Formats: sequence, structure tokens, C-alpha cells
Amino acid sequence: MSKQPSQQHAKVTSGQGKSTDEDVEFLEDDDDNQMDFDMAALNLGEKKLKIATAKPKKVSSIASTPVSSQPSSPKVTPLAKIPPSKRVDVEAEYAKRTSDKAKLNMVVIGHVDAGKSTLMGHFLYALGQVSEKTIRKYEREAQKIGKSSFAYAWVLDETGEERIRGITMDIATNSFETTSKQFTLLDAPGHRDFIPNMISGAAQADVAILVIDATTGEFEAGFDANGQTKEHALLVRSLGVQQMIVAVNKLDAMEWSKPRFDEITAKLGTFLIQAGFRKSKLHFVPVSGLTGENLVKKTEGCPLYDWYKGQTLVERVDQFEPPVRLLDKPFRMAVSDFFKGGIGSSSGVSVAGRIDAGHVQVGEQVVAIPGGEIGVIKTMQVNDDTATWGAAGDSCLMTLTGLDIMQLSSGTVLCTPAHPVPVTSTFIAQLVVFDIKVPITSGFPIILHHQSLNEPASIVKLIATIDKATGEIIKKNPRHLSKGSTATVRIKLDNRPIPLETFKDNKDLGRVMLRKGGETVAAGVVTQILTFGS
Ligand SMILES: Nc1nc2c(ncn2[C@@H]2O[C@H](COP(=O)(O)OP(=O)(O)OP(=O)(O)O)[C@@H](O)[C@H]2O)c(=O)[nH]1
Repeated sequence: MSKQPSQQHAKVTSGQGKSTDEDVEFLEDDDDNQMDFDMAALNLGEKKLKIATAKPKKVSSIASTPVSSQPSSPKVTPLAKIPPSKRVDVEAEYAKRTSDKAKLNMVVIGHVDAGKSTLMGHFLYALGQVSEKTIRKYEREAQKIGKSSFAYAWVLDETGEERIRGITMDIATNSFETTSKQFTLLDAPGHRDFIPNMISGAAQADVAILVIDATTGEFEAGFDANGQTKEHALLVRSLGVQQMIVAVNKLDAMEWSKPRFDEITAKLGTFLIQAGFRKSKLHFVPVSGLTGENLVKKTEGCPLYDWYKGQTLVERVDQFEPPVRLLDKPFRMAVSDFFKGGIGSSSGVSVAGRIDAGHVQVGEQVVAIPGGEIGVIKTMQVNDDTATWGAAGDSCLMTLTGLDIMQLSSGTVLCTPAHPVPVTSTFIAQLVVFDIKVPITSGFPIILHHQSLNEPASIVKLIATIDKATGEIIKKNPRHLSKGSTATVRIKLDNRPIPLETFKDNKDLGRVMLRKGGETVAAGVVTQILTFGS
């Protein structure tokens, strides 16, 4: 049975804000955190954790103290402007809300033409999210242009056009409910040119569906070095997604072949486990997005059920475990979009994003980092509804007053003024190196992806390579890093400092992805934030 979010967050936040030996133990003891830290991108053994946290006091004191580029913490009481009688006890309200259906963000990934849109469009239709009339209309229109099979895919495309005011509030395109959960569906383009967009989508995801084209030659094309299957899977895992369903799609075109399903499950399963997914959190479901088989219902007489006795896609989706929400941590929201004018009025600026940690309420003061200017939350929408407060995990659109729009840019993080996020140009990260052709050497230029931000940077120092199995240092000051290696490196931003936290302090803001020439070369976690010149 799935854990309730409230129980989970109580566990995670117990050591928040300070770094003590308890924290180290806490990380080691907690099953999910251990898994996250060990396997997310790093794929290291237990001992590595000790290396990463060898000097916890130092790392954390640097991390939680603003570094030299950042204005010192403004002396503000964030709730000062709200009369005590109007203040919301967010934690109490949140506890009430968690008794409702748990909310999860789900990203759908996979190689180009794997059938992601058709699958999800049909899935939403089968769940009653799309009317019969709409589908019939799409079928007629699709037939007119000779693409009748695209009718279901248009369900998602149309929603894209309907995005309110043309802003991309997250990249959410749809939402749906299952028996026990509420899902926001995040769209992820399959084409490799769009991988940066996919990263910002996946950065907001709790869980994923990986869609595989099971037809002859197509699974293989997606799975080889140039395909996106492996890259997408590695990316979402590196971004913190632990639970994934593999939808083995288009099996209708393979006469519902069990040997083909088994072959894909075996090959992909081996790879995904190496990539850091835990077997118990990976589930393979045979489906057809086109015919709708095994999405929500099982058709009597379909040859699939001669050998498949497992769950439908929706049954499996309903069993995703609610993610851990960092409710007790200082408020953080990485800005994914912003525009002039407020929700329903012309004054102020509106800011969209997903709350990474903590909570906020209308009337509360927040600080935009970098820059350090303070604004007050005038109105808020949470998951598309008007709200008076929002908490970790919520997609938020808020109007701020007192904040100049010039203070906002892609990568701005809104924080509680008492504990702003550190800003730095230099940091130490532990990386796992992907399937690269040219080894990484000192001075290697990269594009650093952090949340929705991508910035030019360089790997300025190769500190050590690390043994994946034992976590021990293999070599200090290595001359290069080759594919598959795990290493500690120092990274420096080329143009400007960015808001960053250590992975230990904030899992979302403590992950980075390194790309070069349109390919992902490495992913990892921030272990130490350095001041300028260090
Ligand atoms: N036989 C069969 N064809 C399918 C199935 N699902 C999708 N297709 C076909 O595969 C093609 C690609 O489907 P899309 O849904 O557009 O694929 P996609 O993964 O969303 O594509 P991108 O967004 O471009 O990456 C279309 O011609 C679909 O009709 C399926 O279950 N069975």
C-alpha cells in the first residue's frame, strides 16, 4: 500500500536546515532517500554516501549561507503584512488536503513516433476526459487530411492551443483522475531537438510513463545509440523520477506477441536497472494506443489475454506512490514563466512555476533570487484554481506587487526572505558520465541544465573518479573522464551566477544535467557550493 505524503514528509524533513551527523544517518536510514542519492544519476554504492557527506557541517554551512554574490538575507518577517486573524495555518490545511486524493505530476516520454500522443489521447478519452463528440470530430477532420490514425493524438495537441493567454504554466497539457490519485500530465516532445524542453518538463515530474514502439525494428531504433529511449530514461531518472511504467505500445501490430513483449522487457529492464531504477518501481504494461487495448479496459477475446493476466494501464497508474513533499523546508519556487500584469487585473507581475519546497500564502513576502528584490503575493492560482495558499508540489501562478519585472528571468527562484537560496558561479558536483564519444577533460565546455535554466559553463577541474560499486576514490586528479565513469568535478558558470542548492538540502534544486552539441554528456548532484574565487 502506498504511503501517505504526510507520513513521508515527516520523515524527510526531520533533519532540515541544519547539518549534523544525524542527517547523515538519516539519509542512510531512509530507504527512498538512500535510493535517490545512490542511484539518481550516480549509481554508486553505499560507501559513496559517506564520501558525499564526509564533512556535512562544512557543506551545509556553505549551502545554507548566501554566498558572496547574493545580498545578505533581508530582515523581513514574511507574514508581517497579513493580519494575524487572516493568516492561514498552511500546515494544518495541507494535512486536511492530503486526506483528499494525492496529486502527482506525470511525464510521458519516449522515442519519436513511439505513439505517446495517441496513447495518452486514447487514455484520456477512455477515462471520460474527452467527449465522444470531440473524438468523432477529430476522426472526421483527420480522415479529411488522410491521417485518420491521428484523431487521438489531437486530444493533446488541441489542449496545447488552448493554453491560457499563451503562457506555458509548467508544460502541463492535461489532468485526469484515477480511483485514488489526481494527475497532471506533462507533455514531453520526443524529437531530440526538444530535449531541453523535455528536461524542464521532466524536472517537474514525480513519475513517468516510457512509451516503447514494439514493432519490428522500431524498438531497436529507439534503443540504439541515436534513439531517445535510453536518453529519456536516463534523463528522467537523473531528474529524480524513481517510479516508471513502461508502456509496450503498438503490440496490436505484432499480433500481441508474448515473445516480443518478453524480449523488450528483458532488454529494457536490464538497461533501466543499470540506469538506477529499482526493479520494484518499474512496471511493464502491454498496450495499444491505437485500439485502446489494455488502457482502461480489457476486450474479451483479445489474444493478449491468452498470456497476459496483469493490470491495465490505469490500474497500474493508480498505484504510483505519492511523492515526498518538502513541506517543512524554506519556500522555493523556480520560475518557469512570468509576464506583466496580474491575474484578472493589470497591476503587478505574474509568475508561474512549481513549488519545490515549503509553502506560501496570499499576503506573504517573497524574494526573487538573484537580485534580492522583495514582492508581496497579491493573488494565487494553484493547479488552475484560485487559492489562498500553495505548498511543495503545487503548480502555481501568482501575482506579485512591489517587484519589478526586470528582476525576473528564466532561472529566478522565489524564496522566503529569511532563507534565500544561495547564488553561485562555482560548485562541486558528483556526476555520472553518459555514453560519450569524446572523453571529458579539464576545461570541457558544456551547457548546464538546472531546472528550467540552461547556461554555458565549463568543467574546470576533474577532482576524482569514484568506484561505482564501493564508492571509493579510484584516482585523484584524473586526466579525463570516459563514458560510464562516476566522478567529482568542479563546475564554473561562464556568464552569470545562478541560484543553486546542494542535493542534500533540496533534491530538486540540487540536480544538474550537462549537455554538449545537442547530447547529454553527464548528470549529477551538487555536493558543495563554493564562493567566488574558490
Ligand atoms: N498500430 C499502431 N499504431 C500506433 C499505435 N499508437 C500510435 N500509432 C501510430 O504511430 C504514429 C505515431 O504516433 P504519435 O502518437 O504521433 O507518436 P508520438 O510518440 O506522440 O510522436 P512525437 O510526439 O512526434 O514523438 C501514428 O501514425 C500513430 O497512428 C498503436 O498502438 N498501434
